Amino acid sequence: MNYAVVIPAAGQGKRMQAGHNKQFLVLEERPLIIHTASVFEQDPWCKEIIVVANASEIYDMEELFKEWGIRKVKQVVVGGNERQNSVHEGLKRLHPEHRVVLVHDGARPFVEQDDVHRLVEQAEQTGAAVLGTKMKDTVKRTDGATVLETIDRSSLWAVQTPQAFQAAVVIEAYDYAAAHQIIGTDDTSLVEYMGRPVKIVEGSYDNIKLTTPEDMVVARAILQKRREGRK
Ligand SMILES: Nc1ccn([C@@H]2O[C@H](COP(=O)(O)OP(=O)(O)OP(=O)(O)O)[C@@H](O)[C@H]2O)c(=O)n1
Ligand SMILES: C[C@](O)(CO)[C@H](O)COP(=O)(O)O
Repeated sequence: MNYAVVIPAAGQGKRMQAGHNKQFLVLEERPLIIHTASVFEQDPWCKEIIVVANASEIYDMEELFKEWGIRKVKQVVVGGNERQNSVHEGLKRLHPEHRVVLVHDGARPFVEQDDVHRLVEQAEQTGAAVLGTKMKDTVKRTDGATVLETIDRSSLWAVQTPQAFQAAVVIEAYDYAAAHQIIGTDDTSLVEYMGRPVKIVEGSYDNIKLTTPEDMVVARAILQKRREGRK
């Protein structure tokens, strides 16, 4: 079971308020992007890592990968204005030998190999799959001031990345979305738009996306928990 992974890391990190791309924020002496890329460097199923970066950060990213021994990064490509554009640029560089491809946010350093493998096996069988967790909070639709509707959360999941695909499925979906100006906030939504099935695979609540400053506090707690060998 082999796959390639596209890691979009070409954002600005505005919500993190760090004044620079959060991918370079240091967590326990390692930059965030290195934490994330290391997961795939250490996974024998992963055959290639394609990182998508801001044009001005390509050199710095490449230097980091050399410094930290991330040898599976074969290409660091220039991203676009939106996450979807960046992912598409990465997919365009995918070698046709890869039958399965994952898309994984550079901002999610805590995904675990067992979950990745369960996701890959599902995607290889059914075409598309995404990691997620069941909602813990009640979800309400509002107009920004007043609640309009409380949504039954029994069928709601918070989906994460990696999102995994048979390569042809996700490339078709991204090409179609680009041709028809369809914008999604994740990758499987574009596959859903094509009417194809997407399987949900239960992951971990630890697989957070580092987005706002509070997430760095949680991230340090997760690292400490892992250092102490606690699940
Ligand atoms: N044009 C973009 C926007 C986002 N991303 C990447 O997509 C992932 C998820 O995006 P998000 O967490 O929103 O990161 P940012 O866009 O950097 O954050 P913000 O919206 O706060 O600026 C991140 O790894 C980010 O680097 C990207 O490659 N290209
Ligand atoms: C792809 C994603 O991580 C799934 O939860 C999320 O949609 C990314 O959102 P962002 O605003 O681009 O970080």
